[in-house]
Amino acid sequence: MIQFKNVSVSFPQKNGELHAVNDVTLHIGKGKIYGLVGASGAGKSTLLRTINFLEQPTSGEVIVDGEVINHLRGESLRRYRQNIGIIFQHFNLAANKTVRKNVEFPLRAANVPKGEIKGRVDELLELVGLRDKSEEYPAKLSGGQKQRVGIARALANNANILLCDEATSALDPETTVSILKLLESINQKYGITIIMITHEIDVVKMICNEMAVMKDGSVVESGKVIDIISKPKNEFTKKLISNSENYELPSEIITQFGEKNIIKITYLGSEATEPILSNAIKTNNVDISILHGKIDYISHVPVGTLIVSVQGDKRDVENAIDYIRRKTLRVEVGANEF
Ligand SMILES: Nc1ncnc2c1ncn2[C@@H]1O[C@H](COP(=O)(O)OP(=O)(O)OP(=O)(O)O)[C@@H](O)[C@H]1O
Repeated sequence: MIQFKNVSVSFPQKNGELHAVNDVTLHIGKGKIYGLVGASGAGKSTLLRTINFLEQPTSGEVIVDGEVINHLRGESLRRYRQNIGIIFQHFNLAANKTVRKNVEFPLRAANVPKGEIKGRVDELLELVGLRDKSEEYPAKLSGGQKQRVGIARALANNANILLCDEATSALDPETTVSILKLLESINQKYGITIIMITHEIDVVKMICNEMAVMKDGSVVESGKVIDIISKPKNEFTKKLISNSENYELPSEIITQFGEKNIIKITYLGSEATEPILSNAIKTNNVDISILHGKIDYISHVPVGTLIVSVQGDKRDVENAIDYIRRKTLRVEVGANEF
């Protein structure tokens, strides 16, 4: 378990201090895949780096498996850091070393006996699907393969926490999915806690169980991914999510149906069996036209989005929308709102 207790990190500036992380309190359970999202400069990397002590909290405590790590120094800090792997957006591989030598590096640094190194590297390369690339140099590898080397290297010393700093941001969508699947399988196989910084909400939807949203150094919302994505409470979170979805309807459609008559419905897949729309039509004397629909999988749970127009007398439309709101996760009214 990783606990941040009132953690702040400030950097001295010419005229005062920059509060990169501001009084953050969070719990990240063992074995979770945890997403940290937010705009650029929100403090995500700085917070992440307090876990492996690359950044020192100005105040507050970081507690990992019951141990306050703020005070670790020398040998105990070195040993603690071996439990934590990190992967980066641009992979940070040594260009003049083969794949095997890159993965060997942390094992040598940890004084693993020579006789054990080859077997361990082979095992790691097998895990990430790169057994046949061991003698290649990074320049010959694709982005996805480079990140696989990064993952093997990060896990070399049996890390039980893996920090991922925008690890898929430099990859195309297909490669992103393959790296996320690899991370998920590693999480399930070894129970490693994974913390992912990302600006891509889709990444969080795909593999994270829990998430925190950061803004200006503070956590504005945290909890289960399914709860936050389907029903965000904070205005900034709402904006972040709606920016990641593209529901812009053609202007002629908005004019035809009327901006305020167009609503976005978010519902759990399990609610799809109820005849909600047909009941709303029957009991309120309205017409409903479907303008857009899709199913997303959030932490493997199907969540539907429907954009519909509700037509009828003002009062009937309001009643129909109220009925749909009671029966689904969330209703947003007005095409310009989503
Ligand atoms: N070593 C440092 N010295 C001074 N300022 C820093 C340092 N590291 C980070 N900052 C500042 O702290 C703030 C938070 O940076 P941080 O990198 O943690 O944000 P982020 O959310 O990870 O953003 P990004 O996604 O752009 O990396 C930024 O204003 C950044 O310029």
